[in-house]
Amino acid sequence: MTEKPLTVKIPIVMTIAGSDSGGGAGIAADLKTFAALGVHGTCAITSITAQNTTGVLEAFDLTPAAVASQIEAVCADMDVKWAKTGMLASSEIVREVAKDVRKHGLSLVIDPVMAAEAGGDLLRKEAISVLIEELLPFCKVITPNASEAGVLAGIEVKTPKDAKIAARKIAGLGVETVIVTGGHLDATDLLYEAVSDTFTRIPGTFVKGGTHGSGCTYSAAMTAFLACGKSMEVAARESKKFVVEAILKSLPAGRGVNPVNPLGATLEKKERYLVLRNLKDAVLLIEESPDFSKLIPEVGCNIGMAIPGAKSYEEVAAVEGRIVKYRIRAVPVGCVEFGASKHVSSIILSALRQNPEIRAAINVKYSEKVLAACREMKLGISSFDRAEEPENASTMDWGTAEAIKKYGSVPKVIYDRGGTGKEPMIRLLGTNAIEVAKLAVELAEKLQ
Ligand SMILES: Cc1ncc(COP(=O)(O)OP(=O)(O)O)c(N)n1
Ligand SMILES: Cc1nc(C(=O)O)sc1CCOP(=O)(O)O
Repeated sequence: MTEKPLTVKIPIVMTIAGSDSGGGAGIAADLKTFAALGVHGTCAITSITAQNTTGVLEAFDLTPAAVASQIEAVCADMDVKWAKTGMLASSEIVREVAKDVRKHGLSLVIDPVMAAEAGGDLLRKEAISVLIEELLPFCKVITPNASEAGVLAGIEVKTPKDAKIAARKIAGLGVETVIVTGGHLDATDLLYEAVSDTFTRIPGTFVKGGTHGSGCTYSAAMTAFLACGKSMEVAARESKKFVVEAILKSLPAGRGVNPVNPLGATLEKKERYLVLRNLKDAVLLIEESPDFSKLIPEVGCNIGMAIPGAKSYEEVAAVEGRIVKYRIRAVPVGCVEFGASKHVSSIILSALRQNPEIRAAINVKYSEKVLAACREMKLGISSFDRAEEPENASTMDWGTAEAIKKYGSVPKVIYDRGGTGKEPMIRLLGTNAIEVAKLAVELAEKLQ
């Protein structure tokens, strides 16, 4: 008998929303968020907007039948429990969605999208009352910003106190949980749960970055976390964290408001993993070389590699405690870890500013013999002189930039002849750690 393999069931969720041709908001933001949070995202498109970072130019609404058909196709085949709505465009579409949500027993998160931040109506005025009367009573969670909360509650929302009043009023329309997002007030979200009549403040800080699609991303994250079984409060806290990351990683895509990047943090984790793997293999090459230990300076050696676009030493991985000489072998003291290097990471960050392809470096012992071997290998060589270092400069940062300036681009080798109490040093630079480790091992073999 063949047994069916055991598979982990991942939640299937749906977004019922508009398409943004600029890829920043609507279903584009929702599906990216679902993917980043590990749920399977499906969609029913309500309207196709001709939109970019400067605003909505035109919108082509689908017929209610076209929206219903998409929802039916997905729900007839897949086990969708949680769904969210975004741009619903018209009274007819709101009515159809209310019918379909009931028919398929969907737990619903409503993002009451009314207009795009950069300009353009996304819900006709007359549809607001239909949304309130026909869809809100079937909704578990609603995530208005201050101005949307004001429209739904029929009051002006200018202060956190107004937000509280509005949240209670919206809950009175039949909604179980209201989250007034604080992006336009004080960066604190207000979570109101009608069943217990409790308010929970979810604090945050204003962060720098593009916000186009932030409302969509937040409500999609809520949908994904709730579908994964998180409690309302945990889902609200995690969604806030997620949207802040997406804003911080927003992309300079156009001339207007930059779109958030819901996959930014996931892609950074992938890059960090690739760097650690590359670096581990590079360290292994060094450990296994019978010759490398001849190249270890008095202060020890380190090898580092940065993630693409790194700006701080925490984005550069290296060996904790450096690589030292033990008898005739090169031995890493600790594991490879981000933030483990001060000197080599400064060299990499300085080089990377001139050429983003250069992401790795290793420091090796200086001697005329080693330098001659570098010349024999026809490596591009440049240097700096510590005596010329300006006051208050960081030596590695300044020295690397100086050597690059002299050479006209990033050379493979940067050396300095040391200074008072400073050991002279040679650094090898390259695109990745394996490349520089191979270069270093070849250099060590040449010294035979
Ligand atoms: C198609 C579409 N749906 C929704 C929005 C609104 O997106 P939101 O996340 O509220 O953020 P802004 O775009 O208003 O910054 C949209 N623009 N397009
Ligand atoms: C002490 C020292 N100076 C170097 C130079 O290139 O001048 S490399 C080095 C050792 C590596 O240090 P870390 O672990 O901080 O990267």
